[in-house]
Amino acid sequence: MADRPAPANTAPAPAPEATPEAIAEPAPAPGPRTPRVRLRRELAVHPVRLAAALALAVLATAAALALPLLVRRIVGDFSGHRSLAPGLLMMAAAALTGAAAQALSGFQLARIGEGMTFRLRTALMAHALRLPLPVVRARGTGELAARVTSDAQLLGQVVEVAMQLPLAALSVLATLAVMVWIDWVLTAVTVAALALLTGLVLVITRRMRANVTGQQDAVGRIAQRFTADLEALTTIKAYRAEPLADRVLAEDAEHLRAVSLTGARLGALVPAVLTLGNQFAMIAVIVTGGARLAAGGLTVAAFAAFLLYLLQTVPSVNTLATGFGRLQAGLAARDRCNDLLALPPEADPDDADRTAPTPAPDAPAVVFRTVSYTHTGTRRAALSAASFSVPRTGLTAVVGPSGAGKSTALALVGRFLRPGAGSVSVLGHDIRAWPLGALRARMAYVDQEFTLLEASARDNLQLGRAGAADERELARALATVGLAEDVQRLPHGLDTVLGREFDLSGGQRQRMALARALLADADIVLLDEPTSQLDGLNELRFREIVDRLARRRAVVVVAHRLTTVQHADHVIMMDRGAVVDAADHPTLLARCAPYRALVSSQTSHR
Ligand SMILES: Nc1ncnc2c1ncn2[C@@H]1O[C@H](COP(=O)(O)OP(=O)(O)OP(=O)(O)O)[C@@H](O)[C@H]1O
Repeated sequence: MADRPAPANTAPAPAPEATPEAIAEPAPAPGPRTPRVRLRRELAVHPVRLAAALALAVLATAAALALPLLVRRIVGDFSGHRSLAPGLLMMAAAALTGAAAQALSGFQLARIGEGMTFRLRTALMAHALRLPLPVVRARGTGELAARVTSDAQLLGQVVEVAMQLPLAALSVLATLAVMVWIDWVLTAVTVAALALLTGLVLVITRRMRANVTGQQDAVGRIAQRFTADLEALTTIKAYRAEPLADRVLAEDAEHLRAVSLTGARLGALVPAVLTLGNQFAMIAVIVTGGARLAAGGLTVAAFAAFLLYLLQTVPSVNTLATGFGRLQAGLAARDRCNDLLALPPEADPDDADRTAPTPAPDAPAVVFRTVSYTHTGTRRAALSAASFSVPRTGLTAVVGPSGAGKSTALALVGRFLRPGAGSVSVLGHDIRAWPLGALRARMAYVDQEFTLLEASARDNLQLGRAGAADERELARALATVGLAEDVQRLPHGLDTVLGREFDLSGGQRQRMALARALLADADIVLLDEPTSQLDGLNELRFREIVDRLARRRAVVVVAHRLTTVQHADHVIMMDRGAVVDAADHPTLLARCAPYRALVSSQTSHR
């Protein structure tokens, strides 16, 4: 280690100034929020498509309206012994035009809806990826996935409905206007029947909205639980816990079934009420019309045309009623999507406008000043007024018993968590002064799970790099961590997509993460328990890599193994959220009893 510069600061950090106390995690700063979903704005995104859809729908309605009038004309021609051909031809033309216009309009609306679902989904996913980690954990990955999939789908359908409703209303009104022209008394009877029907449907569909929210919440809960079970599948299998998992999942599914049944009950009422209302209107019109026909106040042709118009209102009235139900479902989904979009992202609101500070040349890599942090939902502080500093270069080991707060401290450096009290500085600047992206560009992070993205080995290696690495750089990094042959053996070498059928072993993943850190060329390398799955040979290799990294950078290792601690330049001893002492290994051995106890507990296990 002769070639490594002496650590800039190996003195113990200042003693805690504040009384350690549990400080709740602060609410994340209100960030630049993703705009909420607004249906009107969404509908206006493609004005030409929307206008085309509207024009086609109006054409379809007009063609449908013309049909009964043409029937009336044909009946007239028939009784007047005139040729039926012109009337029949016009009727065929109107029917075909109406059908074509209706199909095209429907497709345009579906296209607008799909566009909206796409925009919404991408916005939801992008927003979820930028949420603070504690928020994502608290919400649950499955729950968030349900919003992106199921809720976005429901909401996409709303566009179609939101357009169909005014069109159907327009069609009903236009038909009623023609009906008034034919016979106002029969129209009044029809309107009375329809008003009764509308009132009933409104009451039902209102209740449906709350029910849909309940159903979507239940879907989210199942998705969350099932995802968590799949992630823990090895444990479930190892402990034969399938029946337990089955039971809990079945309880969630039962809850969803119960909520859905309430929805089905409400949903089943709608067509029943519609049929009843239509039959009621028909009977009322036939009875009144029959009486007026007998009294000579109405002609047969006019009565036939009126009945046809009445029949024609049925699909539009049905569209209004069922569409209103679907609209309520969509609005419930919109509320759930907006609830997600309203969560503040982890970046500060002015992040994009800020320039990254220039690292202070002589400042330590990291300084904690009386930092406290309490994980959401817990009462005990994971860190209590912790103060320490990490020299600009060299290997710093953070040690301490399990639960001492080591990983929490590392997460605070990467600003995955925000301090509840105190301050964290990186390269001479408070982390709040750094734009988040610039701060993280200064760091490479290897976490406990050695997470690989579901992407090619090449992409995984290059994460965090400003530019692409060339083949030689990649090969060198892989050779350094002893992975060259393993990657060569993959079916497509560096271009093999990792994560599913072509996964790496735990140790290989760890080394892959180290190769990534080598290629990232960051100022600060954060390693959380990086040797837990390495064999003797690879642990030796790991030490060499860390030595090499530490020549020009600060390498912070949360270490359990004595081997890592012994050759570190700087050791920070933590216990129960506090920094007990910080110095090099021999100094700590000589003066820090808890450190001595930790070391001897490890040596006695060897
Ligand atoms: N996501 C979390 N939610 C709630 N509490 C947490 C969370 N992560 C850690 N904690 C708690 O915070 C305290 C510190 O945990 P931390 O993981 O920082 O300790 P550690 O020193 O890294 O432990 P280990 O060596 O066992 O990994 C512990 O009491 C732990 O239970």
